[in-house]
Amino acid sequence: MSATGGVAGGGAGTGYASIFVQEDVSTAEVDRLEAVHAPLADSVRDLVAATIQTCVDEDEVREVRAEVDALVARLRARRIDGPAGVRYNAEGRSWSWGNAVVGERNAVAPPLDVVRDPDDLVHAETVLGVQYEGPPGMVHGGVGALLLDHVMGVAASARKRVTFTGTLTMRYVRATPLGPVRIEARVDREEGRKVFVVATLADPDGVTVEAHGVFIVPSWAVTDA
Ligand SMILES: CCCCCCCCCC(=O)SCCNC(=O)CCNC(=O)[C@H](O)C(C)(C)COP(=O)(O)OP(=O)(O)OC[C@H]1O[C@@H](n2cnc3c(N)ncnc32)[C@H](O)[C@@H]1OP(=O)(O)O
Repeated sequence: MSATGGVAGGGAGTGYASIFVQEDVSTAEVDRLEAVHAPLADSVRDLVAATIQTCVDEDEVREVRAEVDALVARLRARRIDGPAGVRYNAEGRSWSWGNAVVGERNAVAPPLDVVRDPDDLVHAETVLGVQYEGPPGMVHGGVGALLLDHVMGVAASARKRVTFTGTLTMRYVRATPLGPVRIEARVDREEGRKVFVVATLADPDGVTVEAHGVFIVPSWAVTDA
């Protein structure tokens, strides 16, 4: 989802009305805050991986847990109530710090840096670590779908329109090893409010997942009707 489509909120009954929020804050300030918070998310990512892989003794585990709990309490001393949502400013900068795929403040997100090429191919590269395991040593199928969904959504949301995933189809050609992956997506065709997107997830040896998706411009976001 994007708040960059000139749609300040979903219509009544969409459940999105309070998610797209305009903030009176400069892009420079958003960038500055992001530079402070993103490294924290990086460190928490390391913590997640370390939690999976650690072989320290049990007492050490208990002590570390107490320290982590204390850090959580410090961070919660002042916080927003609920999800981070999608925010945007008057300069057209949007940010979704809690997003599960690209959220700069979300340690669950890899995070993905999604790039739109001049020819409208959208791509992203990342390295999937031990926290994304499904089959032994392999990327969880749902994680692959998660990353594909987002990159396909960006492809569908060209020209700043809002689209939502309608239907996604995945063909898992072969297992994806943990490690570097590349996602590519492009719009195949459009029919009315339906945007058909094709995409791939690949490891360094080639494509591991092929995806087809139907992304819909929701009726409430149609502004030129
Ligand atoms: C730049 C930043 C980009 C960020 C990218 C973010 C990527 C992440 C994307 C997501 O995760 S979005 C979250 C997951 N998706 C949802 O929560 C969507 C939930 N469903 C809805 O909100 C609505 O059902 C939906 C917007 C998909 C459709 O509602 P509408 O009322 O606008 O559709 P309508 O019923 O009028 O149908 C319009 C056309 O779409 C078709 N359609 C509707 N739902 C569909 C569906 N689910 N799958 C395929 N086609 C669908 C429908 O048949 C029809 O086709 P025709 O024009 O040919 O008659």
